[in-house]
Amino acid sequence: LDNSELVILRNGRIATLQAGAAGLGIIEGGAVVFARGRIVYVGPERDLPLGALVGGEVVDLEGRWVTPGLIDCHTHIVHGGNRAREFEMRLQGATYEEIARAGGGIVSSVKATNALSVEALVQTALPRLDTLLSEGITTVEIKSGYGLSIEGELKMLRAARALEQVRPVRIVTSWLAAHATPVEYKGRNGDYIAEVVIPGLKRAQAEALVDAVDGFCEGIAFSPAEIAQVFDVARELGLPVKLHAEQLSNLGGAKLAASYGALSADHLEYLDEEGVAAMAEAGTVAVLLPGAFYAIHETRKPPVAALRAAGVPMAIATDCNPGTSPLTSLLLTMNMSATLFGLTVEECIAGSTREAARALGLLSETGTIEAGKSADLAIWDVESLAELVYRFGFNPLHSHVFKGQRIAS
Ligand SMILES: O=C(O)CC[C@@H]1NC(=O)NC1=O
Ligand SMILES: [Fe+3]
Repeated sequence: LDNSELVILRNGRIATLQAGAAGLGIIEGGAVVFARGRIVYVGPERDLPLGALVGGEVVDLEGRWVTPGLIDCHTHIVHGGNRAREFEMRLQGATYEEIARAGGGIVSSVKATNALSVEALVQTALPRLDTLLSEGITTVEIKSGYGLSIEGELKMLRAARALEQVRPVRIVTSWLAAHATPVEYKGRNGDYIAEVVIPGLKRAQAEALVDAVDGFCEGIAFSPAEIAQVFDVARELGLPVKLHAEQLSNLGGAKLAASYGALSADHLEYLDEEGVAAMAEAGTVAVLLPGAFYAIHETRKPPVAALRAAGVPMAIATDCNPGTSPLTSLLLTMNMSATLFGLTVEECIAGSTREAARALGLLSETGTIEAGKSADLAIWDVESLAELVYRFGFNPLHSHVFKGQRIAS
């Protein structure tokens, strides 16, 4: 390593989010040193052998706060069209389920998505991705789920992979063909799973398009038994799983996910004690999605106190999708997680960094500020980190770093 490759960020207040450290693992008067995209040192500046770093580029943070780069671990940002019309229907009293059963909902986004090419899907996703990245996000998970055919689902994941080539971001993809049953398979979930979901997943794996397998376990979507068929194949392929579970009812989806050692179970408004215990036992992360809770006028809140007491890791995410959460701000998601779900400031910050990395199986790579990990950092113009959660509709990002690449705001 040549010193000229070193970047030394000094005079900062570093929230390392290191597991095991008290609170946010804060280092006052701290420094972060990185080279070739990897963190080589984080700690008190006074412990830095500055003499040994001569030749490196020194950057004075002027006392600013530094967190790990933010992570949005649950999005559907690749999709065509929008569902503003359904938004108006919900304002007039229609429920999400009524709209779905009447042929709207996910199925209506399918038509708009399948009408677009990979390149058009990339172009329509970019404004949403750029808005997320403007808040210091360095990793985004993107699901399929609006193609509902083998080619349509593969096309969505190709678009997701293409986004990583045109922006400074790590993209993780999830196969969500088990999101809804397309009209041509109405009433034939089993056939859809056998003829589209599973063969498509094998194609996605063969083309290195998929990192994890997801599903929508709900009365208007797929039963635990149907999800299990998909998860069995994910296990054969060596792919981790995650699940939209207990969003509108309790089918035992979280318990099923935990039985497969799922990375995460997401939504969880209707999660019960049995599901909490199963997740705690399996180490499955609870991903809380306040945007969907808010947008569909849900009233039942996820059992945060029970999750906290059981030691279930909690992440938060935008769930950015055209139907239930057209939300493109992880900072607003933090505020909603605190105000609507009762998370603490520390839980909101951990939930959009360390725990979000855990929900993606990426904790060895990012999500905390530690030597050896990717140099993914967010630098903030705030007096205290509580301001990241307290404000809403305000973005105090000063600049951020992705794999050692420094990006001005
Ligand atoms: O309505 C949509 O377009 C997706 C909704 C989204 N998907 C899911 O499984 N739950 C949700 O809230
Ligand atoms: Fe979702």
